[in-house]
Amino acid sequence: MRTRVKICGITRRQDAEFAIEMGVDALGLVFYEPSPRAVTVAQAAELTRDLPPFVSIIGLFVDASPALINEVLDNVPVSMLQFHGDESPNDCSSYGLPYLKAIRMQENVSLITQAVTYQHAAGLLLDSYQVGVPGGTGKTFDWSRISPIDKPVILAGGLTPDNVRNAINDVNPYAVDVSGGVETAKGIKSHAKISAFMQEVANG
Ligand SMILES: O=C(O)c1ccccc1N[C@@H]1O[C@H](COP(=O)(O)O)[C@@H](O)[C@H]1O
Repeated sequence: MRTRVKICGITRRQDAEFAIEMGVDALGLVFYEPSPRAVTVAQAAELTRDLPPFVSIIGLFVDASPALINEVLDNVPVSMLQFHGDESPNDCSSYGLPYLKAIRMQENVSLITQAVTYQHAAGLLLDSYQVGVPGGTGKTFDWSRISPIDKPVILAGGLTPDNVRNAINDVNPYAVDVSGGVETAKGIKSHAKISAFMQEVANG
């Protein structure tokens, strides 16, 4: 099966359009103010307006208030939520939309337990663990620590055009998720890197 691709941390309309042209399956928007990739609700509405169909828009949140999430849902065509903090399964399920739960791969994490805990998640997004940083670390983790689970795995954390082919061969994930690895600066996507990343995924 083809490996799906999500590009996260989109902040500019031209990057969204280019990524779609390159065949990306999903675009992630970060609604977490401390992130250099954060977008406001108004920016998100503008950069997703009249995008072509069949591309998922994913809203990324880190322990966000229900008020913020509902404001996003009222104004932005988000079709899936990504929870990157300590949200409970109940929190994640309470918006009536499919969701991904990010699991930061701390030493003692049990993916089997997480898959049971977040049994209603559409998939688990596996990301690197770094103290005090909820995500977007640009770092890989030891992929051999990924145990088989009964859920789609979205592999994230430090993926780049240089390592994504190995990642796909080693992990065989349902999808890969990249942010920093296709940027020239935080929040500014490189079209050359997006193109190279997509080429490598196709060859993976
Ligand atoms: O990108 C961010 O700034 C961010 C902030 C808070 C939580 C998650 C964040 N990004 C997500 O982290 C992973 C891995 O990113 P990277 O490829 O290592 O840069 C990815 O899902 C991003 O969407």
